[in-house]
Amino acid sequence: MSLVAKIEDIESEIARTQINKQTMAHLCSLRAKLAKYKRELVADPKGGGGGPGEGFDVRATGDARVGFVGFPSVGKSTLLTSLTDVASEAASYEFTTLTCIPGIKYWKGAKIQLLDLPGIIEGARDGKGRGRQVIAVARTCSCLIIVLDAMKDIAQKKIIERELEGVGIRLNKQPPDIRVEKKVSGGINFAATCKLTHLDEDSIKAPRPGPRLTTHGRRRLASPTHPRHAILTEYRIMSATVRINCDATPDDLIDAIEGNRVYMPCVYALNKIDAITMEERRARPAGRPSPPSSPHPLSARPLPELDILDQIPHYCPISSHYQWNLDGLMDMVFEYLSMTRVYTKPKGQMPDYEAPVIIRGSQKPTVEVFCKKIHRQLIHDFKYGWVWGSSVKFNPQKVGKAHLLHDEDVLQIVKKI
Ligand SMILES: Nc1nc2c(ncn2[C@@H]2O[C@H](COP(=O)(O)OP(=O)(O)OP(=O)(O)O)[C@@H](O)[C@H]2O)c(=O)[nH]1
Ligand SMILES: [K+]
Ligand SMILES: [Mg+2]
Repeated sequence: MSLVAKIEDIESEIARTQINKQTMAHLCSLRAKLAKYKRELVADPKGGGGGPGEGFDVRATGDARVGFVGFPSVGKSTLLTSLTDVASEAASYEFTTLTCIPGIKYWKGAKIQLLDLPGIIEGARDGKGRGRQVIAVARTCSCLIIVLDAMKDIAQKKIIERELEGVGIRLNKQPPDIRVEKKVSGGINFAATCKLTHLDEDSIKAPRPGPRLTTHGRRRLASPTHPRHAILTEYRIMSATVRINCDATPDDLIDAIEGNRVYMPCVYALNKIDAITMEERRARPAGRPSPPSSPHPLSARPLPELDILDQIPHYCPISSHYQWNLDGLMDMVFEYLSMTRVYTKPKGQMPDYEAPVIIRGSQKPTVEVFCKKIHRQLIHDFKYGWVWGSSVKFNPQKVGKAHLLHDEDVLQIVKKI
């Protein structure tokens, strides 16, 4: 049986199985199996897993890397051409773009690498189209723009998300606060610091059949109400310290065990918004069935289920063709990238406002992090710093290496002599 078939089998079994206390452990073990098969599928060298491959090994430059992912002909290449001075071929037929096309966008002092990619379709992760290569590049990005066609069914969003999820990409999600430390012996030492509503202990580790003997002196079999199915058992983890510090789902625990997940922010660019006019929005009677999707991109048709578009979180309506709201899109990407810009000020000179040092991460960076970003030696030479900006009460204020910097602070480093 092929991996794809096995995955389909398990997926359909999960879909068939009712969720209740009795089936929870079994469902968890199915989920763990599913994750293992998916990992094997991605790693399969015959499928072209591994590296990105020819035409896709674009060198990363700049402060952040943003990839365009979406169905064919949603307007990814038009978007790249509109945002940068790179002309990426756009046409009305599908799979116009066949490789990874990089462009550079300077935004609010940051140098952002934008990557136009071929369209992906359902089954991309199993090697359909150039899906594997696209996904391999997507994994290397700091943020994704999922481009959606406003004229098409919103189901496209779910399909793209499933393809990315299936290869361990987690969108707009924080890594679950779970620690799994494997050990050679000692059994499972499990503790949760908060109430778990999606997992119970039996779903995490199968109860030990134990060396308990029946009255006849024979070893008792594992009780049928406690099948030896649980996530850790499925991974053959017999000894480990497991600490769960969040209300984790079975998939969160599996993610923590698999450990190769990438967590990245994602903006949904709802493109071709020009093709929907306000008149049509108003004219469309409620509950009217969706018209078939338009074959011609510039022809205006009412959008199926337009009302749900406003409910999509993280979305940004644009027209890459007419360059509508592209600034709004870049602002959103910039915000999602969580960048802190620090302007450096050499002694006796004006700060360099043209080229801030960019530090990425949702936590505010310390002066120490800043120093390490500049040069390995700098932190050893560091005496103190002067800071101007919102992170200090007085301008300037003398700070130590533990001081937390804010976006757009000015920093002058004073070195030991
Ligand atoms: N109405 C409208 N049409 C657009 C817009 N952006 C792109 N198009 C059209 O949509 C078609 C596909 O655009 P592309 O930029 O080639 O789309 P793509 O996503 O790069 O397509 P592939 O590379 O094939 O995956 C072209 O005919 C574009 O002119 C837009 O904002 N509005
Ligand atoms: K196209
Ligand atoms: Mg294209």
